[in-house]
Amino acid sequence: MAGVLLWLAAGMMVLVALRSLWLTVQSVLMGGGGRPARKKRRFEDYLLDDTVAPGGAPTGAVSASIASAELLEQAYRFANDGGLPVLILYGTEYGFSREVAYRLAETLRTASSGALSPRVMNMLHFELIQWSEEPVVLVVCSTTGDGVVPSDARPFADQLESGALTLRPDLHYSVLALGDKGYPHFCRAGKHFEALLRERSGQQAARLAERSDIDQEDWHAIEAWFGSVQQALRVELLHALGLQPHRDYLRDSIVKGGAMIADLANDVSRKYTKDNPYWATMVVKRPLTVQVEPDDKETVHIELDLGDSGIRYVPGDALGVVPRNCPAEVRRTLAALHMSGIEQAESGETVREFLERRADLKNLRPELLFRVLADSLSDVEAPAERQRASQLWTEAPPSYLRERELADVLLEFPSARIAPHRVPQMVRALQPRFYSIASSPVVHGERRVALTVAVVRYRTLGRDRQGVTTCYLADRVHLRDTVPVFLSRNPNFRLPVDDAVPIVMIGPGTGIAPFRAFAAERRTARGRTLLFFGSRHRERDFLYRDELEEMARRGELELYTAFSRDQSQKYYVQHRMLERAADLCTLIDRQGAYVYVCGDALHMARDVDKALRTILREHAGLNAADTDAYMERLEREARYQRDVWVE
Ligand SMILES: Cc1cc2nc3c(=O)[nH]c(=O)nc-3n(C[C@H](O)[C@H](O)[C@H](O)COP(=O)(O)O)c2cc1C
Repeated sequence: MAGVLLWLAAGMMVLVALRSLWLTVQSVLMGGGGRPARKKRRFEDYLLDDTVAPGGAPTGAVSASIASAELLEQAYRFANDGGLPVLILYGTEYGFSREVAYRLAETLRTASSGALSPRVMNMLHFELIQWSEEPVVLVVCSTTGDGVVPSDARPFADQLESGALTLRPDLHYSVLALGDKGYPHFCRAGKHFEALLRERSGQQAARLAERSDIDQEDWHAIEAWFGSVQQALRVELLHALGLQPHRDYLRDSIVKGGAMIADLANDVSRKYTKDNPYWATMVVKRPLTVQVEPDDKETVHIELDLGDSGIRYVPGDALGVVPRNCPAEVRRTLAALHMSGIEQAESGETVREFLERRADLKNLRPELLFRVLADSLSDVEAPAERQRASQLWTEAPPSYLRERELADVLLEFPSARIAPHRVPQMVRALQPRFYSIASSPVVHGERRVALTVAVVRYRTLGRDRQGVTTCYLADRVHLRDTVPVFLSRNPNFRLPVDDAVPIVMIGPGTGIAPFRAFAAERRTARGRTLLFFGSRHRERDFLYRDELEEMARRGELELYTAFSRDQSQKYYVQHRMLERAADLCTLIDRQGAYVYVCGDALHMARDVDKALRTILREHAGLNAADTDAYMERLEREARYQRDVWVE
């Protein structure tokens, strides 16, 4: 008890210092996203898990595990009897938020010497929560799609938005928003949840620590937020909530989840994750484009055999591919590090293994990279290099890092001798890449999965560069080789159940991928199926031209194309849509058509959105405000669905 009190007192002092750093948090409210159907509960998500490696990063074993009675037992042990309950709610699309939530729980549990009882839960199961029993809620939530909450988090957001949930009036909360600055709506879901928690709790509610918006997997910033939460909790614990023993009602609810074991054991698609991928065999690889000029697009069609994995997908889902770095680039990096590769990195693997599998060699961490470099340079032997590293540490121009990979930076500091265990500190973690699935299990076979891959090649600083995953798939994986993959469900992107409902698909470039699958499934649909496709040149990069034209000839598809560079004036899909404005308006406004957009988020999706609004204004006689409300309603009714990404 004395230890706990000492810990509380120390925390109070730090909080005073921390408070002065708090900034005013802007409340950002999101527009409504599509409302997916409720997903089936997964047993693994009931686990208050304790499979986090002590003191280290979570192992990822949870998602990989099939639920068992043994794991269920472990779950109950996770919470400490009598500790102050802390509910860590995560909202995830690809699993990172869950990883962070587990690490947070572990940090709070070990650091609080039993005074806190952290429990981790997927937002999907929010109905199990008795809000009056939860004084502290920590939300860890990523943003997905074009700035929307993850699909599992949608039902919880719906309840909060509608005001149907009443939180404790004295709720203590904080939000960690995970995202990526490359997207236009950075961390929008986390911001939204923070605004909702504030609105739905009472006057006495308090934010424990300022929300932190995380750019990619920046563990440095994540752990700084953990620290702030930890410090704040100590004081709040003492003042607001006391140390009375709390009964953990959640354990009782979770015991009832035991019935789900059999259910989950059958859901093998969930068994494969980025940490435990399935090795699918490449069975088809063929070009979809012809390169006439050097900057012409290069796109390949790939088919993978899912073998006996049991993975079952539906059109609209995506496939995660876990890439490997290019061996030549790994060799170049090792040479620049003056290492052979057999040295031990911090992560318990050799430096070569780390560089091949886990390092994003293009995505450096400036805040640590230049610090490591400065520490590895002597003031006496290399004063100029050391000074330059220190200077970049304080202020690295964004263009400096955009143009350089790790080896390029290292080569500018030839005198640096970096300790092997510090290599992982310089780069961000290599992430899987997600590809919309371009096949239909019904038409192309349920073990086959097709991808449409735009191969990325470019030049910076006089060197040819390669996109990590696209060149891995296009150049280094050959027929009959295996590729590590996992399924990423996308319930926000689904065909209407009733095939009499017309659909309008807008998918230029590789945005065509899910629509190849949709069109295949709709061959015999009763409703109209329209596809707007665009690319630069009809003769060079009209993806899947033969099969699309054939479907159009057979009357299975209405195909509208726009080739931007085949004439002097730029001409895109949105122009083609405006030409068919009256028809599109009738389809959407009178016949209940579903509209789908897939592809580039920054330009295309924005311009298509504008075109849709113009069409509705001009042909349905709506004013600007009515048009906004109309579009929001379309989204809410899942009649306007987008699967977009930043290229
Ligand atoms: C398809 C896709 C769309 C995304 N959209 C956004 C976005 O709109 N805003 C944002 O800040 N981050 C966006 N991200 C980045 C994710 O939020 C980020 O990678 C996060 O760490 C993922 O966490 P999770 O694995 O828990 O879902 C997107 C990522 C993907 C793959």
